[in-house]
Amino acid sequence: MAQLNQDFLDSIAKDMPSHLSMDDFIQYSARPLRASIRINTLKISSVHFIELMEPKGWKLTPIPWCQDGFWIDLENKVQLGNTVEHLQGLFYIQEASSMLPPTALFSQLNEIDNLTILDMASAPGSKTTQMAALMDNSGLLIANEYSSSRVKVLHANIQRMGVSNCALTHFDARVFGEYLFERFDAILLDAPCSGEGTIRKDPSALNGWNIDEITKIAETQKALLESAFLALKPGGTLVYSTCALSRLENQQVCEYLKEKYPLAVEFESLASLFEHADKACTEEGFLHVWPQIYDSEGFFIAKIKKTASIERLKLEPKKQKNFPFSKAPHKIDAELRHYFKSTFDISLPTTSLIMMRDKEFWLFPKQMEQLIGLMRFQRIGIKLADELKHGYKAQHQAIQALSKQLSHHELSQAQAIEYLMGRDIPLDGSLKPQGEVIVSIHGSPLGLAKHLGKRLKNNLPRDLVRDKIVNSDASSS
Ligand SMILES: C[S@@+](CC[C@H](N)C(=O)[O-])C[C@H]1O[C@@H](n2cnc3c(N)ncnc32)[C@H](O)[C@@H]1O
Repeated sequence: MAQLNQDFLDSIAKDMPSHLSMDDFIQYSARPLRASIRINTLKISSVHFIELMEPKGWKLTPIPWCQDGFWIDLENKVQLGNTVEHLQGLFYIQEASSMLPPTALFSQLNEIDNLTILDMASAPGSKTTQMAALMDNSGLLIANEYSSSRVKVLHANIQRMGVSNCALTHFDARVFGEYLFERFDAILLDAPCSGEGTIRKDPSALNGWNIDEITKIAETQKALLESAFLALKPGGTLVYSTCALSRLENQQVCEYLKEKYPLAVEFESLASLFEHADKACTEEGFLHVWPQIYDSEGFFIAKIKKTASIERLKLEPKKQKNFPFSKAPHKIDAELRHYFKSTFDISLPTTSLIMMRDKEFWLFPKQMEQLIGLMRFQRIGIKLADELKHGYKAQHQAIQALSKQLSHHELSQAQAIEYLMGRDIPLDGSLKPQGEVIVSIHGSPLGLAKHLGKRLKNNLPRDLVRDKIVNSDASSS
């Protein structure tokens, strides 16, 4: 058993509620975590996924606080991240307690269709993609990440999971309160933290733990929480979460906000978020999940309501000019809709905007219109197509996000593996060439191919080609 940092243990002993024991904490911290996944309902229902995977030896046990979250036991050690189903975005490997913050944020959000939501610290995107699924790709979800390398991973995950209602930004999230004052219906701040709760996954997480470092992190968390609160509309909901365990990074950060805005901050109790939530509930109504309570990672979740508008101290920054996109003219808009319908049986949503930049066409969430010029966006919505000399060429990500119907070229597991490895797929006999087609497995799209009669020519983007893919069928690996 890895030796836990003694300074950490001394400090945490002061914060642990009296009904929990340090011995249990130490014992659970040494146990490996139970593996868990979240099924991506943007691509498949949980019922259908379970029907597909249980015969392959995947044993799925529901996680009580997330409708589509499951602990998973495999009959043999398939590497989940390298399965076809993972690569096609049917599920996300996500620790069970990390599913709590979006559940808390969405628990009382009504009419989610037109919401504008901010995920302030979002890479690698487990909660962003969970929220996009809860929104069913409607409304607008702004996903911000400060670290450049992590923005790339975030983007890859958003694309893999078929998210189309998202715009990415790359800022220190302290700017949101100033740039987008009182603009959001709901905000998640899954804050950068000491990671004390992740010790079961990474025993080295606490090697460098010291109280000065934690105090510094807490100062950043306060600034980020205040920025989130400023960016929230009156009546809006904010969830603050960390995978840290100390009061310093959790309760005290929330108390700071309440002391600063006593007339506008209300803590909402999470005691009845799910059955037995009360076991982790603090007197303020926060969930302080110690690893031994639900046999999970440690987590902290606070739900905060903004009950009144607050004074804006900094003026709105000057509007930025030179936004490189413009609305596609009516004729092009109609042509693109016709192209997607007639070639792929995809109806482009009428609630989204078709935008153009040079010879590229993009689909933006409608709510973006209000935010253009207010800040810089890295990437908005999904790229639909490029213009060709005669017609259009659809993009892989558009197919991934928009294709719902089942009449694709359904591949076998072996063919899907070949496709994801960038290879062409031979076809039996000589069929009539059909041109651009969607290939799928389990009725959900994998990507585009060109049907040449004798083979399917692989059109998977090069950066998505993988050299290692495993068969999810436990009995045949
Ligand atoms: C706990 S992680 C987020 C995990 C993510 N929400 C998820 O569920 O996949 C915190 C993230 O905050 C980012 N971060 C650190 N400082 C930040 C800042 N000042 N503004 C915005 N993001 C920041 C880190 O790079 C890290 O990706």
